[in-house]
Amino acid sequence: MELPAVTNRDGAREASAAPVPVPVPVAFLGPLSSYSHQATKSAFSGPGWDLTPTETIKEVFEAVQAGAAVYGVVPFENSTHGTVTFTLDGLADRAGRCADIAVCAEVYLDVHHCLLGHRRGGPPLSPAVTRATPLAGLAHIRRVYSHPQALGQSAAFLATYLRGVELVDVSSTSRAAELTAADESGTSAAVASELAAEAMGLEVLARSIEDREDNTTRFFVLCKGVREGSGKAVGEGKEGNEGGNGYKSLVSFTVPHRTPGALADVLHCFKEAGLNLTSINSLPSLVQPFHYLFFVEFEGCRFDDPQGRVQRAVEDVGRIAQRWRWLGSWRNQWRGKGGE
Ligand SMILES: O=C(O)C(=O)C[C@]1(C(=O)O)C=C[C@@H](O)C=C1
Repeated sequence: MELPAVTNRDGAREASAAPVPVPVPVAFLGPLSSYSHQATKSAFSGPGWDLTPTETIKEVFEAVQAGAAVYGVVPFENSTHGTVTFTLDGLADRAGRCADIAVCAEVYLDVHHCLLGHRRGGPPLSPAVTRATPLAGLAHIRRVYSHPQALGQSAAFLATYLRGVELVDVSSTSRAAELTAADESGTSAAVASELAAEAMGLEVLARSIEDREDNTTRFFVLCKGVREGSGKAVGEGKEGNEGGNGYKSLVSFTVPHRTPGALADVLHCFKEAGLNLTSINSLPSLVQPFHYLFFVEFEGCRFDDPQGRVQRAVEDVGRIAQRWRWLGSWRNQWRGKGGE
């Protein structure tokens, strides 16, 4: 993972001859052993990083904006269940509290969920009708905790083996494991990782319960106030830009609601500049009901743009959109089958 070089020496002791480097704070959705924690460890390995859990995705944005963390890691989208709306909400910044946040890197993580809990008598159910079958009886389970994304990614297993059981949304999968461990009745379960089972002392009641084997979550690394240069710092001196495909960029914008073709006109700016789009999302703008804020991600880098294609596209977007915001350029890390 290539990240802007940051060395924080603010805390160097006055008495020492050489400054003592202080670990760089990195915020992520906790508690420990969440998938966000795993993604953070893969991007920020080795010494020099102070990995700090938060209770919510919103707090990751706030920590980076306030300077309490230099980087923040947030889940952006899952290959099975789609966009993580809490993160889109942070990027939309409709309350105007995180105006300096930009994306400076991405991380992909293979996500394989387990059902965690306590074993109690009874053989596992049969026959096998989903990809995964329980390793133990589940008749005693009354409640399943998890992050809504993880519940959505495991929908077939839950509908088959835990039909009618209460599904409770919580802030993360590791929080779900914590709540399950705290329930002394032993009738709660969590959809979480095997790492969380080890961390919380829970048993694995079923493995690989995600609907699809290729279940993958993409995380964004957030930084503050380095939008002009973040893309350059991230990619500098490394492999080439591969005609722009080596990078991705993100912008958000609103268009005049009553102008026919206004959204198509903005999208046309990217086509005209020869920039391939990689994702489109929208959220209510919260300016007026049923007006939208759009997010467009495309292949290209604002800071390594020898043919000026990105520059041309964003200038054109600026002319057509009501308002727009640059949200960063970063190196493309997707290594999917056949590059697709
Ligand atoms: O709950 C966690 O463990 C998280 O890190 C959040 C999250 C998400 O929001 O998508 C991350 C990866 C998985 O897709 C499921 C949950």
